[in-house]
Amino acid sequence: MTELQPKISFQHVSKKFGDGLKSFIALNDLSLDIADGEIITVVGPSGCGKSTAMNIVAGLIDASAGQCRVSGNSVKGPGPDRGVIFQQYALFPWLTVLKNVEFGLKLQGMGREERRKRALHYLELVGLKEFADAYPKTLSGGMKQRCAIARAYAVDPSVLLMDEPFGALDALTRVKLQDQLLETWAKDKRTVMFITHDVDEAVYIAHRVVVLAARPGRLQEIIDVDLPFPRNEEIRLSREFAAIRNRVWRAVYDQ
Ligand SMILES: Nc1ncnc2c1ncn2[C@@H]1O[C@H](COP(=O)(O)OP(=O)(O)OP(=O)(O)O)[C@@H](O)[C@H]1O
Repeated sequence: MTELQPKISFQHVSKKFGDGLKSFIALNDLSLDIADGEIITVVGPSGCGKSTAMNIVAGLIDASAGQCRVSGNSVKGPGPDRGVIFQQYALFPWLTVLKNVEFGLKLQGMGREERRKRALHYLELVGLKEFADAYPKTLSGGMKQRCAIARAYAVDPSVLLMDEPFGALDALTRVKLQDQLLETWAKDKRTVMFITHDVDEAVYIAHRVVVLAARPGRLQEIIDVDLPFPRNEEIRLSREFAAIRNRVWRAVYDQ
């Protein structure tokens, strides 16, 4: 039987910052395969290399050793196949919501009409169509993050890399955006790598939770989230959910 090619593959990936006595191993020998269409959440104590691992997939930094592949190709730098969403919304304050979403499409050379249509489609998807002409400073934190998500979706990446995207938001907005992410995923089945400090969030949205350990950053455990999709409040409050959450909690905090 032929094995399916993973969408994202870390093969013995290490990252060292600095040289000599001042060098620091942020990530040590990480091997991990993420399947096409899989949602992986990454948790672990501060400094365990979560962002480092994601930045390597994003092509924002190079691995010091080992290899990271996306769709079978060795990562050489950023590319439109990978959409990155950070905790800080990183919107251009001088552009309207619509123009922010259109920005990446313009870079790709897409014509005016088409990019407007596409941007409006994704703004509708995240419930921001009515705010197309608003400027970021007039939006709430949740709305800004929805705009950043629409902007990432609009360029149609096959991989979404999300680094604590909902970390700065209140609990209710957070839960709503988790549901929205899952609703969108149900339609397009993109591969998602999602970093969070929130164990409930990690379990709720994931197929598997990857737990990293610190000093040096390394793989601690991978926990399957054997809960059905679509996920909902009933699942969130279930005994099965609590059992998985407790397992993840222990893997993170018993290190
Ligand atoms: N550019 C850099 N130069 C030197 N050290 C770095 C650099 N980037 C990250 N590090 C160090 O590497 C380690 C891993 O950092 P990383 O940001 O990946 O951790 P993290 O798990 O995402 O942490 P947090 O949960 O606090 O965001 C940390 O100790 C950090 O200080």
